[in-house]
Amino acid sequence: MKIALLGYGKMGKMIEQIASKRGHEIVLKVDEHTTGFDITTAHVAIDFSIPASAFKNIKMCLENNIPVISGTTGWLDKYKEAVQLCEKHNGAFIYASNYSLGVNIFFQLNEYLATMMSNLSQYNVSIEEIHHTQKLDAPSGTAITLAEGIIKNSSKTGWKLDQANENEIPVTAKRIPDVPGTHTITYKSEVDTIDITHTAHNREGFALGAVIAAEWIIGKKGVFNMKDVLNLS
Ligand SMILES: NC(=O)C1=CN([C@@H]2O[C@H](COP(=O)(O)OP(=O)(O)OC[C@H]3O[C@@H](n4cnc5c(N)ncnc54)[C@H](OP(=O)(O)O)[C@@H]3O)[C@@H](O)[C@H]2O)C=CC1
Ligand SMILES: O=C(O)C1=N[C@H](C(=O)O)C[C@H](O)C1
Repeated sequence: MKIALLGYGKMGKMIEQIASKRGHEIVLKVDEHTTGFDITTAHVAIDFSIPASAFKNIKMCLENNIPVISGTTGWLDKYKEAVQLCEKHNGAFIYASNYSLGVNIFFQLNEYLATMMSNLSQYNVSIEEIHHTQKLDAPSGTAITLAEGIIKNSSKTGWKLDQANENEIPVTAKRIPDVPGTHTITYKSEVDTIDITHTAHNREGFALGAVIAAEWIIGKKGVFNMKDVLNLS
């Protein structure tokens, strides 16, 4: 499979390694300064770039009929527009805030726990995410997906960074050098605390998931997510 990497930073380089080991060819490496490239030389594009360029990259792929896997976070105000573009061009598109198998299991666990806790008003829920200091967006895309999973299964109506109202989930974002990504959901009462944590030890899990998603999407049409790719119910 011929892959275009849109974004050739920490994730782009990790994806290159994993894709090459799986027998794929990287035909394009695009960073901020790349111009005059032809996206149609690729069978699939994988976008791990920056919030300001993700939508533009996705649009370019869909307009050129190239399936696109996006892992870039912090651009979701344009997600609906991306879905409409995909439908208009009969294309194929996946966005996931986190491509790792472990986090996708953690997403399911989070929803299950939220359902169990939904009538226990003595517990207050909160989310904490910790990432490396180069991260541009806060909170992380993964923390937002976790918050959405709780909102779907509880009486919470939204989330807020730091100071939340009674009906909202407070989300804390910490930045510490070299941390690949740690997410904790906490339910705290007067008498005890329940925590669930996912800790990424490196970026391999994210990259492997993105390559698996790219392999999976070939020949498909539509807007999908990692639940579809991993066949999680
Ligand atoms: N969904 C998931 O599983 C994961 C998502 N992420 C997300 O992926 C994104 C990238 O992360 P990471 O690799 O760590 O970040 P880096 O900062 O290491 O890399 C970003 C890359 O994007 C490039 N870039 C900047 N502008 C453009 C543009 N217009 N078109 C194409 N590329 C561009 C940068 O180029 P230059 O160096 O020239 O500036 C750089 O190569 C982030 O949004 C992060 O949150 C990260 C890990 C997992
Ligand atoms: O920027 C990162 O590094 C990461 N970003 C994603 C996010 O915002 O959730 C996924 C992972 O946690 C690493």
